[in-house]
Order: sequence, then structure tokens, then C-alpha cells
Amino acid sequence: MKLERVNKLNGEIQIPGDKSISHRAVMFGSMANGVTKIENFLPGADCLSTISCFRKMGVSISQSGTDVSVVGKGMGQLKEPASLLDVGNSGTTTRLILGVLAGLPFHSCLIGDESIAKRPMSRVTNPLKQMGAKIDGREYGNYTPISIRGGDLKGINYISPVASAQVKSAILLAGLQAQGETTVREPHKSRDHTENMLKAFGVNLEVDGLTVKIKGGQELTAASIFVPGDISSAAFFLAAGAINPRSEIRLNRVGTNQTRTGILDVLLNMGASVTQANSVTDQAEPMADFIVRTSNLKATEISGDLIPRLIDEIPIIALLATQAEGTTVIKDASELKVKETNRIDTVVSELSKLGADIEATDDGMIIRGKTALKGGAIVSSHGDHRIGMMLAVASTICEEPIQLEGNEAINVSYPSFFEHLRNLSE
Ligand SMILES: O=C(O)C1=C[C@@H](OP(=O)(O)O)[C@@H](O)[C@H](O)C1
Ligand SMILES: C=C(OP(=O)(O)O)C(=O)O
Repeated sequence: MKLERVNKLNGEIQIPGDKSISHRAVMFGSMANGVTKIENFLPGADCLSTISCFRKMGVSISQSGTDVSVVGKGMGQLKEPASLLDVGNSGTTTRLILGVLAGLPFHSCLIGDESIAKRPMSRVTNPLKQMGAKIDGREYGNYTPISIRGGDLKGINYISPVASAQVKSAILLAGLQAQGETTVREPHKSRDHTENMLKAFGVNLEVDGLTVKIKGGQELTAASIFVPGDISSAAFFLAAGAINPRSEIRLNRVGTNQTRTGILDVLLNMGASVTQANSVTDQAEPMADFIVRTSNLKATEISGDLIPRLIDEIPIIALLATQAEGTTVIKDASELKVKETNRIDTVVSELSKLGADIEATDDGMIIRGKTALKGGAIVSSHGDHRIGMMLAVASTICEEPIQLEGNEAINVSYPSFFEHLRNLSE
């Protein structure tokens, strides 16, 4: 796909529904008693993989665009799938569904694409085995294909070595089906959509700082869920608006959960002009409209507790840093190596091709700005949606057109991305 520089970006868009929240709404709706209605669902490939897996376990789910209705089966009532559960490209589907399956007394087998086959699953399968699930797979259950036979779980007290909402959620979902109490503690706070949504489905859980405690044997009651726009998708247009001249973009109804707003902190530290309007705070998940304008950016440092609050935004932050005065340092981010691609390597290799001054480190990257991006190169998403979108945003400021390979990967989280980019471009 050929992509060219734009004059400016102007206008208003509705950012598609949050991917993390969309997955959870389908999963929890499937386990609940009653019918769950989901509005502003993300019809991206990852969330469609979640729907297809739960349909294979006997759940009736109707989906028409962004409207979804899930006829819940009730706890423990999902049925043994007759064929493989295909998780596609989705790490969230894989890890959370393992937590659901761990509590169910039947056999199932998970497969996914080439990228999923490289992503470590023992961070979830090891604690689930400790709880009593029988799991095997490549390298004893670290990589797909993974087979699991669940049931008869006992609660655990688990101290996670990584700040990962996928690990935390898998253990909480297993804990919900286990005897006794389950506790998960993480080193830094990761996104808390599971905790918020379980509460909305009537589950009692205790959150105390970095620890979450849940009692087994609780039922879920169907809920109505409005999914706010995904701040991880909004991030691409926040960056695009800040780095393009004479630009102003309004992004409506974007999620503002504190565990996800690291990108806003970074933009403000870099001196970007981002304001909020119409904030809604009386729902399980808060949201607001964002307005971003052309900005003079300065370098920043990103590390520690901030990392889990912006983990998926690091590729686009790297592009922002190429347009900031000074040296931006990103560290403590080795989790980037186990995403859809090794995002330290793919960000550095593709941005270098466009003319950025960027260097990989063991747990992050160093970017020196401000650099005029020349472009005029063939770049690739490497099958990673976030790398593809970052490169498409980069093309809007490149001196020469670029050729983007693997643009179809963007369907994973933002099927209307190019339509939105075209509509805003002048
Ligand atoms: O729980 C979730 O919905 C997600 C958690 C994060 O992964 P980790 O839990 O591996 O950090 C994030 O990168 C992913 O895009 C979605
Ligand atoms: C890492 C991501 O997703 P997942 O882990 O669900 O594949 C992402 O969306 O950037």
C-alpha cells in the first residue's frame, strides 16, 4: 500500500470500541445468567476470534457490526468444543480463555497464527496447573497448540513476576471457579478492566493496591455494557494531530481508565496540546472526548510504573519522540519483546528505514530528535497491527511516499483505521 504525506489533519472521529473491554464483555456474558447486550463492540479480528471460540462452546452470540447480544449459559455450563478453538492473533483471547477453561471439566485445544505460536503462555499455564488444571502443549504448555482439561480447582495465592492484565485476569477467572479464595499480586498496576467488569456482573472482589482477591463459586448476572473508544487506537490520531502542521482532531468517547492513560501523561510531558471535554465518570469505565492540536514536542523519559499504563502505545510514542527536541529514553519495557512482534526490534528497524535516529536497548529504546523523516522506503508491519498503524501515521509527515507491506494486520484492532485517516486528511 502506497502512503503519502498530508497537508494537515482536521476533523472529528468516533474511535472504535476498546479491544480489552470487548473481549471481556463477550467472555463474561457467556458465563453469566441472562442476556448481555454490548454496545460499541470492537468488530476487529481479535474480538471476532473470542466470539468464535465461545460459540464453539455452545454460546449463542449475535453480532451485527458494533451491537452484540450474548445469551449466557451460566457458570460451569459451557460445553466441550467439537473442534479446535482458534484464537487467531489474539494474546488476550488465548490467556483469558485458558483461565475460563481451567475451571471446566472437559477437553479443548487452542491454536492460533504464527505470531501467537511464539508468545509465551507458561506465565498463565504454570499458575493454572498449580490450581489443578491439566495442561499440555509445545514446551509443556508454553506455546500453542495447547490442550487443556480443567475442573476441580483450588484457590492460590499468586505473586506474578510480570505486570500483566492477561495473567491477572486468567487467574481471577480460574479463581472464580475454584474452591476457596484466590489472590493475585502484581509488581505494578496493570489495566483493571476485568475487576471493573466482574463487579458490573455482580461479582464480589477485593482490590487492595496491587493485590486482588476473589472467592470461588460466585455466579455472574448478565449486564448491559457500553464499550468506550479504545485509547490505544486513539493514540495513533493523538500522535498524528500533534506532529502534523496546522492540525486539530477531535476524538469522541474515548476510555479514560487511569490504568490506560499513560499516553496522555506522556503527551502532556512532551508539551503536546491535548484537552478533554464531555467527561463521563459515573460508569464502570470512564470516558471523554479528546481534542489534539499541532504541538512543539520535547523529549521525555518513560519507565517504571508508567510502562503498563501505555505498553501498547510505545510504537507510536517512538514516532512522537522522533519529532521531539532532545533524547527520549524508554526503559523497563522488555514486555515489548513478547507482543505480536518483538516491538523493540520492529519499531527500531522500520523507523530507521524512514530516517529516524533510534537505537534499541535491552529493555527499550533511545530516540534522538527532532529528525525530518525522509521516507521513500518499503516498510513492513511484520504482521503487527500497531507497527502498521505507527508507520501509516509516520507516512503523513515523510518527505517521500512510503510503501507499507502487511497493512491488513491493522484489522486486528482497528478495521476502519484507513477510512478515518483518509477522512481527516487534507
Ligand atoms: O488484558 C488485556 O486486554 C491486555 C493486556 C496487555 O497485555 P499483557 O497482559 O501481556 O501486558 C496488552 O498488551 C494487551 O493488548 C491487552
Ligand atoms: C499486545 C496486544 O494484544 P494481544 O496481547 O491481545 O495480542 C496489542 O493489542 O497490542
